[in-house]
Amino acid sequence: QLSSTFYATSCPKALATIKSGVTAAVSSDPRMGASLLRLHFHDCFVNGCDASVLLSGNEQNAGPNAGSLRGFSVIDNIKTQVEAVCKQTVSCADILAVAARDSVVALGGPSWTVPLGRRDSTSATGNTGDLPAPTSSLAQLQAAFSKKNLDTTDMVALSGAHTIGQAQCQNFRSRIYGGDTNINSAFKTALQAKCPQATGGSGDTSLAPLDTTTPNAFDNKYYSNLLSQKGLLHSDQVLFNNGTTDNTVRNFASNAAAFTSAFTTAMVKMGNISPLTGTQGQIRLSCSKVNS
Ligand code: HEM
Ligand SMILES: [Ca+2]
Ligand SMILES: [Ca+2]
Repeated sequence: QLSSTFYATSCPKALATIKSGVTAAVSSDPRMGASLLRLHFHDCFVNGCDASVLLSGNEQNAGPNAGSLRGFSVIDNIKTQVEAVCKQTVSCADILAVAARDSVVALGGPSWTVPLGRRDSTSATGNTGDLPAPTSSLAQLQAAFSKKNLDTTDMVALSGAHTIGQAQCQNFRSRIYGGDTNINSAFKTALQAKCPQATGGSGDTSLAPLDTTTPNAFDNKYYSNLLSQKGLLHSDQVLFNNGTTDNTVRNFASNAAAFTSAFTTAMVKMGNISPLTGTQGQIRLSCSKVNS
């Protein structure tokens, strides 16, 4: 059972220390806000929110993560600052959950209270196969989230995280070269100019914003883009493709408060996926390695 006041007496400066680290990192690189939010998602979906994703090697080298996750050094630096105010008290899993919230706030999005008290895993044995793929169908997305006890509304709301950040060509190439017909043609042509059809070259890692309208602002434009068939990933556009989630997308596109409410609720649910609590796991001294 997590609690928002978990560090109130043991480390009253924890939250302010994390916030100042995130604010500094995002002001020098706005994309870092997106990268930190994604790290928390990739942590929680693999073995629960236990900071397994922060351990060097292991999960970090697996398919959906390799060459794609960013922000490890930002978390390591924040951990060093938190250790300086409270020795071995605040877990890396909690730092990541709070950093995800502070990232959203730093980019103009909503705030919410983060339940705390997660502990850190002592090994990274998680199955990165639980992470959804950019080629996923709507049914596959629903199944991947349902496996984590997140319903379809949670899934559509959490996908709204793609209102910020970037994706590599290799993750949207098939969508822009014939794979999909539900794509705006001018949008497709513009993407083809930066993402070559041929695989294996340096173009594989060319970046495009997940939200073509406001890539560095946490807002509901992600959903308006879907209404005009400008979702970047196949897995984005399946949320608005004459299916059961169309009405939720329309609602989030037209009603920012509805999106905010659903997103913050779903973030708390995601942050509750199988945490280690009590005497389970450990409080790591350094987020990138287990204690020796
Ligand atoms: C619905 C299923 C999802 C799929 C298939 C998916 C897939 C992806 C892919 C392929 C990328 C680009 C990675 C790259 O090219 O290096 C990406 C980026 C990103 N994802 Fe997702 N994602 C999903 C859900 C989520 C959720 C639930 C969150 C957070 C709550 C999230 C947050 C992000 C962010 C912020 C980025 C940009 C990261 C950056 O710029 O560093 N995604 N996602
Ligand atoms: Ca994990
Ligand atoms: Ca946006």
